Amino acid sequence: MCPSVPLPSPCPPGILFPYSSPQLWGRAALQPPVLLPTQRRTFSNNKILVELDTSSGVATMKFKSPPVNSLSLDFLTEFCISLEKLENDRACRALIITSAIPRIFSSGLDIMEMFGKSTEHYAEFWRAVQEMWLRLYGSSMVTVAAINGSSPAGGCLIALSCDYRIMVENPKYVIGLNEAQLGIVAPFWFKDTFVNTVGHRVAERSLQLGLLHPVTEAHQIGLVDEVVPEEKLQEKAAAVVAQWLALPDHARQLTKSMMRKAVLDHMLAHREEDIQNFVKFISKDSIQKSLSMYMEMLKKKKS
Ligand SMILES: CCCCCCCC/C=C\C/C=C/C(=O)SCCNC(=O)CCNC(=O)[C@H](O)C(C)(C)COP(=O)(O)OP(=O)(O)OC[C@H]1O[C@@H](n2cnc3c(N)ncnc32)[C@H](O)[C@@H]1OP(=O)(O)O
Repeated sequence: MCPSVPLPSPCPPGILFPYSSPQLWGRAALQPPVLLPTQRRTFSNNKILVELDTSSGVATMKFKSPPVNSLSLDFLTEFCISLEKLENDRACRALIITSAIPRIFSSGLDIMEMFGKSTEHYAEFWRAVQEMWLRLYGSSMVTVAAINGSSPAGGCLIALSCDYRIMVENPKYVIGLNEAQLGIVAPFWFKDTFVNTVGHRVAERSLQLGLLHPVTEAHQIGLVDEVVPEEKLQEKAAAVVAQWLALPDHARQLTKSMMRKAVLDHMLAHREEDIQNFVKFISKDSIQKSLSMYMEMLKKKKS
């Protein structure tokens, strides 16, 4: 339990002293003083690398699934497991999400998971997409997306689900919910997450046209909060996290929950219906044809 008696000041080196400074408020503060022999914990699978700095309480998650960090069922499963581990780790208060793949943050949902598969597979895949969003949008950690590459559709959803978005300034990078360009529709909870970030009018136009916004434009419409040169990205993300962690966790978490609750509750209340809608929609011949044409277009672009 936390000591209620005054403790020596300054604290002995290597001792994490609860309530000694605002930086230690929150999850870490609930633990007794501990010695800190190792300050870094790492875990990894073949899609994602996570490094937790236990002295600051900040984890960095790197997507490393070549060629484009597409969100396959395997990727989503590993992502959810990693999120759960961090959420349950009282030493972790914040998460920075970034990519280890040059030029791409994430290419969005893996189109091959939505093409030519069984209805059972579509249902399982969609449940995993929902689960990822529920965990990230509903996370009690401070979450920052350090977007170091293009981020269409599901990739954009990941960024939107964080508390803050910093994108690398590069005229080649784009971000947005471009589902309409694929002949599909952004589900209501993608749309709600987008509206909560950029407002109704901007979201309506962007969604109907399936726009992928260049970085400067994304900044102008509030889709990203800051734009920085590549070499400043990690430093900026760390500074933003420090600013957010300077507040007591319970106040920040309750505020976050208040702001996001309606959208999360709406999805939870309609989760099964949403899966059925997805399966019905994606199984249509016309939609399968659109996806097939889109994949063809991607391949042609290369040659
Ligand atoms: C009535 C209402 C009912 C509601 C129903 C709701 C339905 C909603 C359904 C789904 C929502 C969908 C969300 C999504 O996220 S869909 C995915 C959208 N993503 C994209 O449009 C991105 C497409 N990719 C690109 O634009 C580019 O690949 C790039 C910019 C990401 C990278 O470009 P580049 O570096 O030039 O690489 P390549 O284009 O050459 O790609 C390499 C390799 O990877 C393949 N690939 C790319 N993206 C994907 C992907 N998302 N899924 C699967 N595969 C992908 C690409 O085809 C290349 O493959 P290769 O030729 O075999 O090498």
